[in-house]
Amino acid sequence: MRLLIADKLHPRAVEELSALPIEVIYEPDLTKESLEERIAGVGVLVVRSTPVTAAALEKAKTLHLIVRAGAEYQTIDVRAASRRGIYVANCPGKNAAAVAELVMGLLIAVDRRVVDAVTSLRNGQWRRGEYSKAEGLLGKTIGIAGMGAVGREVAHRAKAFGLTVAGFSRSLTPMKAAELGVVHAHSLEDLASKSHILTLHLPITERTRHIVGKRVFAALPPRAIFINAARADLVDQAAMREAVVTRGLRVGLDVYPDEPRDKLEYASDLFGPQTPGAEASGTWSPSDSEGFIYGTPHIAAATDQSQLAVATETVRVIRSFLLEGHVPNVVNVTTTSIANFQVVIRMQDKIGTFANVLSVLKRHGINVEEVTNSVFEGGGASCAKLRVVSRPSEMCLQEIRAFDEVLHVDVVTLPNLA
Ligand SMILES: NC(=O)C1=CN([C@@H]2O[C@H](COP(=O)(O)OP(=O)(O)OC[C@H]3O[C@@H](n4cnc5c(N)ncnc54)[C@H](O)[C@@H]3O)[C@@H](O)[C@H]2O)C=CC1
Ligand SMILES: O=C(O)C(=O)COP(=O)(O)O
Repeated sequence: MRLLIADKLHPRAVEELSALPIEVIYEPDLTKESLEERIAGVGVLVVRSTPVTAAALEKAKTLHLIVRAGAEYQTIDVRAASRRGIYVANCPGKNAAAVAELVMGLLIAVDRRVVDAVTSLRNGQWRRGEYSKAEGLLGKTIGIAGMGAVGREVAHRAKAFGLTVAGFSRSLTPMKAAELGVVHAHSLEDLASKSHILTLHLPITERTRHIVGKRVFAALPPRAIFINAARADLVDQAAMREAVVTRGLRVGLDVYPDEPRDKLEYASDLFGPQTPGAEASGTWSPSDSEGFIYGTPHIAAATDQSQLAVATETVRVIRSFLLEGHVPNVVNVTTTSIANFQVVIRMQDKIGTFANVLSVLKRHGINVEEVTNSVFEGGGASCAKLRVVSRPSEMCLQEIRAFDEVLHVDVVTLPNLA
């Protein structure tokens, strides 16, 4: 089987994967388009940001597994993969600490205008008076939208800074919030109204796209700090820029709607003055009463520690798939079975017995949802458990029992767990 790594992966993981019984091809510079050309004949695919499209999956006749070496998997057409029976897995939480570290870095950088202070020193200036004007963080409230892996790491660090933490998340109940030691918010606007700092750690979904707009920015106090190291499309970009001008919003970003891929240039007016008509010169820096935007080029997850943690998890997923037939962190296998009954069949472990049983079930219109089969020591007998939607009739069971190799047949009703 062939394993294609279509993005940069920590060298230690590439080495460990090469020790597995699989041919490893490392092509870190593949793009959406070139992946389509290289995917034929591949059994396992590892990607980070390289998109995996339905068109590529059309050509992936031998593909069994896609591993996204990162937190989420929006860059993969999971539906198309599911239609072809291809497993998709990710590496949840493994880069959370790195993202939280950058969030804290952006927070302090914004509050103290660190970037402008350094730029000013680089220009040979000593503007101690100007850069002494900062608000400070102690005792303020940070609102965390999305209390998943990253949100919790941010909460942990924010508490060490003497901040009060408020949280809004899909499954965050008041009781859960109390357990985590955070103030519960029932909506994003409620969160903003409770916070001096708002940081986003939500995934991008149909429900979260542009979830942060005018109303959320209006609910924040003037001169609030807003951090987005999650996804740009969570935010109405025009509303954010307007809040910078009208409410003195101070912003720290790691993600952008138009992130360049395969290019080293990024021409953007985001980081200059936001006031319409203001002159953007190379020496412009925001005053202590003005809103502004700082940014990093999507590097939140990119520490060596985090890349190693993600790569190690990637190896674990692939090793488990190859050696145990089990896919950890799989995201596209149904967890709720529609099966209501289990047919338990003990039989002699002989060629064709199982096929005979299945042909009887087929004749009686019984769809098998799941199958497990255990072979007993010595290899003489096996026990198959077939999960089915409808109860097989007595006649169907009698036909199965009639095979000489079938030792015993039973039907049990599955517990209703709902
Ligand atoms: N800048 C970067 O390099 C990185 C960015 N990210 C981004 O950060 C996001 C968060 O990452 P993790 O914490 O690892 O993900 P996660 O899945 O652990 O946490 C996401 C949280 O958002 C909540 N949520 C989902 N939909 C919601 C909705 N409609 N309303 C309210 N809450 C909702 C979930 O319940 C969960 O608690 C990722 O989806 C990814 O987009 C993650 C890693 C690196
Ligand atoms: O894990 C994520 O979701 C990220 O945004 C990090 O992306 P990367 O693995 O650095 O291309």
